[in-house]
Amino acid sequence: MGGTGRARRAKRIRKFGTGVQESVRIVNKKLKLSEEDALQPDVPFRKRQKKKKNKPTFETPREYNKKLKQAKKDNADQQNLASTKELSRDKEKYYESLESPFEVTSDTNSDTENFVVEQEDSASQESSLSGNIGETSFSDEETKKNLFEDGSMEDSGTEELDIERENRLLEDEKRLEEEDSKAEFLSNTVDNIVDAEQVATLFDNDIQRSIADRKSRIALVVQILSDFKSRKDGLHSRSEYLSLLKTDIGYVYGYNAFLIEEFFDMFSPLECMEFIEASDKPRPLVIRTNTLKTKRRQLAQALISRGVNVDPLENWSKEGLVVYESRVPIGATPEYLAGYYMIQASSSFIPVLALSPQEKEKILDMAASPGGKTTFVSALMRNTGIVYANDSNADRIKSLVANIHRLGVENTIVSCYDGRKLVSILRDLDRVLLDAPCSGTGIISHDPSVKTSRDRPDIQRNSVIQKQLLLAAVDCCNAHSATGGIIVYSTCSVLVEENEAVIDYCLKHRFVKVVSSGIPFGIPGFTKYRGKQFHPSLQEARRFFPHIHNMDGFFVCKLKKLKSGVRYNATQ
Ligand SMILES: C[S@@+](CC[C@H](N)C(=O)[O-])C[C@H]1O[C@@H](n2cnc3c(N)ncnc32)[C@H](O)[C@@H]1O
Repeated sequence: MGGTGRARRAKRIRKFGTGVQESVRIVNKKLKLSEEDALQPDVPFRKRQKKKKNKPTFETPREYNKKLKQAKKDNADQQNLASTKELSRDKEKYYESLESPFEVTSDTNSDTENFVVEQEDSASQESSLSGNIGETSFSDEETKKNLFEDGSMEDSGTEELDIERENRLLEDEKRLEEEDSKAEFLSNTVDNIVDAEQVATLFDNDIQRSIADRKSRIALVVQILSDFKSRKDGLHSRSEYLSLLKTDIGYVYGYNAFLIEEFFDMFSPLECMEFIEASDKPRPLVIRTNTLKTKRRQLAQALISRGVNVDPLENWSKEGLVVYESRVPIGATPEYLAGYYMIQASSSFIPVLALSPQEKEKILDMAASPGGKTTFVSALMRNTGIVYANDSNADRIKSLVANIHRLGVENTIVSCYDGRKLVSILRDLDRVLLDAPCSGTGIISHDPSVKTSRDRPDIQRNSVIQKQLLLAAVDCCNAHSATGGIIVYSTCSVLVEENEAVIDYCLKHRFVKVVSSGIPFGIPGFTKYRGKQFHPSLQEARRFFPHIHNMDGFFVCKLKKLKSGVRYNATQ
C-alpha cells in the first residue's frame, strides 16, 4: 500500500497506460497483424478471406448459407421470403447435380404408427466439430475401416468427394469464426482496459453493479490476470482478482461456487470464460441418417425438398447432417416418422465410432436409453449379431423401445437392470459401451439447471456409481473375443472426477489398458490434476469442449481387456 490516494491513482494510470499498449500488441500478435494493418479495423476479417480454388459451378452449401444469412438480415418481409425459397431451390439443384434421383429404400420395418416424437437424451445432443480425417493418421485400424471402407453404408463416388470438399470449406469457415470470436473477446478486453478510471474502481462496492458492468469487469479482470505481472495494480493480490472474477461469474452466468472452482481448476481464466460463454449457447442441430433404411444423400434430398436446409456434418462422419433451418418440425417429418433419421447430437456419434462395432458380434450398451447410440451400433452392425440394450430406468426404456421400432432395428434385446448386476447375466461379450450417467456439466446449454444443482457430494456419488458400472462393464466383456474385447466409457461431463479418475481406478482394479479411440480430434485426457497423477495412458482418452469443438462437453476413453479377474495390487 502506501502513498496518497492521488499518487496511487497516478501510479495506476501510468501502469495501465503501458498495459493498454501491451494488450493491443498482444492482441495484434494473436491476430498476426502488422502495426499498419492493426490501424484498419476490418483487417482481421479481411486477412481471413481465403481464396477459393476451383470454384464449383453450382452454389455451395457455404455460399448458400452466407446468402441465406444475408437475406434474413436484410428483411423479414415477402421479398425476403421469396429469396429464401429461391435459395432453397438452388440448394436442391445443387444436391440434384451431385446425385442420382431420390429413391426411398423400400422399408418393410418402419413402424410409423407407434412412433414417439422424442428428441434424443440431452446427454447425446451435440454439435459439429473441428478436425479433418483426411489429414489425420488413425492408430485404430478398426475405426478407420468403419469410417472409410464400409462403402455400402455410405454414399459413394464423386458425390462423396464433392460433399467432403464442401464440408472442408464449412470447417474452415467455422474455425475462422471461432478465431474471430476469440479475437473479439480479447479486443473487447483491450477496449475496456483503456479506461484507467474503471481499473481504479474495480474493487469498489459491488452492490449497485449491473450485469453489463459486471460483464465488462469480468473482461477487464481476465485481461489483467492473463498478464498479472505487468498489469497488477500493486494493491491487490492475484487471488483477490480471482475471487472478484469468480463472484462476477456466479452473478452474471448463474453458476454455484462449487462449479466455478471446478472450472478454474481446469482452465486458465481466459479459457474458463470462453468455456462458460460457449456453454450458454445452443449447439447446431444434428441428425444421424439411419443407414438401415436410407442413404445420407437421399435423406438430404428428401429433407431439402421439404424446406429443411441440411449440410453434411464434418468429414469424420458418414451419417451426420447439420440442420440449419427448417420450415417443418424436424421431429415430425414423414422421414422422421419412417425412421430414416435420429435427432442426435454429433458428440454422441463419437463413443459409437470409438467402439467400432463389427458385424455378428455380441455387444452390450449398458446405459442405453433413449437409444441414440444403441441404434447407431445396430446400424453399423447392419442388424446382424446381438445388441443387448440395457437401462435401469423403466420409464426411459419406453423411448428406447420406441426408437428401436421406428428405426427398424432388429438385432436388440432390451433389458431393465442395474448395470452393476449385469455381470451375473451377461458375460463374454465382444464389446461393451458404457455411456455413463453423469453430472451433465458438458451439456449446460441443454440443461441450465446443472449450473446450480451440482455440488461436491453429488459428483462424488456419481463417481462411485461410474466406477462400479465400469468394473461391471469390463467383467461382462470377453478378453479372448476374436474380434473385440473392447470397452468404451463416455460421459457428457467435463469433470475429472467423473472421467479420468474413473478410468484410473479401473486400470488399478482390472486387467485393461487404454487404447487409442481412433477419433482424429479432441483434447488428450488429463494425466495430472490437483496434485493427483493418473496413468500416463490417459492421454489417449479424448475430451471435447463447446468452446473448442463447437460441441457439448464430452469425454471418451477406449479400453482393451487383457485378461479376466481382479487386479488387487494397485501398483501392478
Ligand atoms: C447418458 S444417459 C444414456 C444415453 C444413451 N446412451 C443414448 O445415447 O441415448 C445415462 C443412462 O444411464 C441410465 N442409468 C443410470 N444408472 C444406471 C445403472 N445403475 N444401470 C444402468 N443404467 C443406468 C439412466 O437411466 C440413463 O438413461
